[in-house]
Amino acid sequence: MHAQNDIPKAEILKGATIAFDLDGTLVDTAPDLVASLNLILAEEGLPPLPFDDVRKMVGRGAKALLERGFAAAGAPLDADQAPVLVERFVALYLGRIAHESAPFPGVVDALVSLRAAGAKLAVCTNKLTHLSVALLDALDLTQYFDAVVGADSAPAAKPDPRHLLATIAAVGGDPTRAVMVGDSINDALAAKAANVPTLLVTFGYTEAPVETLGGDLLIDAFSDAPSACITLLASCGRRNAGL
Ligand SMILES: O=C(O)COP(=O)(O)O
Ligand SMILES: [Mg+2]
Repeated sequence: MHAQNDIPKAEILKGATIAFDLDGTLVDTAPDLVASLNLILAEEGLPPLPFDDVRKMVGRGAKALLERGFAAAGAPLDADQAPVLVERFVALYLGRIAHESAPFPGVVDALVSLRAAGAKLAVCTNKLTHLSVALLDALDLTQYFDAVVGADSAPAAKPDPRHLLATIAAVGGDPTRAVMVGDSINDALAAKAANVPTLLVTFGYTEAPVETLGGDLLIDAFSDAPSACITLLASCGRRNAGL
């Protein structure tokens, strides 16, 4: 289902929690992630990977990206190497965290309007928290969020629902009045298991087609996010009322 234009009232946003995924949803981070992965592959004497292949591998955190990247480069990581290489990757990535990364079009306006309507905004990402904060700071986005909960700050990472529930709790929110905005299967699964409606962007990072991920609503542009959140909050209100 795509977002409709016949929007219920915006008051429903007051006090609601909107939890956003970061990579591929708020910020187009693929250029710096791919560059960092290719730098570490070069350090290890391996060939670079094509941009489009790596872009789809983002969404389960740094360790998973390295595991998938090294496997694709023909040199699967062994358990002993992984911690050192993850640490090196994180250092390389931090050094170029926002060289080419930028918010997707319409993100800032959408965050401003959601906040103005009284929503609590949070970031729920499989990125490490310190990388997430560094990225948001570099792009001047930190000011819009009441909490940033990376994978290392949650009891378990997405697709585990505890990541999303911990994020909602971090802003003093109510899971029955919340929306998860994401781009990948991890976001959709975490939200479904937490019984929170899922809004998926169609321009993010996913291996399977976004239409197959089980999102409750899809948007092609971030400018549609506020109205889509209103629609989803209204539908969870009806669901909670047993209608
Ligand atoms: O894979 C990552 O680093 C992050 O992912 P997310 O912000 O899409 O959860
Ligand atoms: Mg993502």
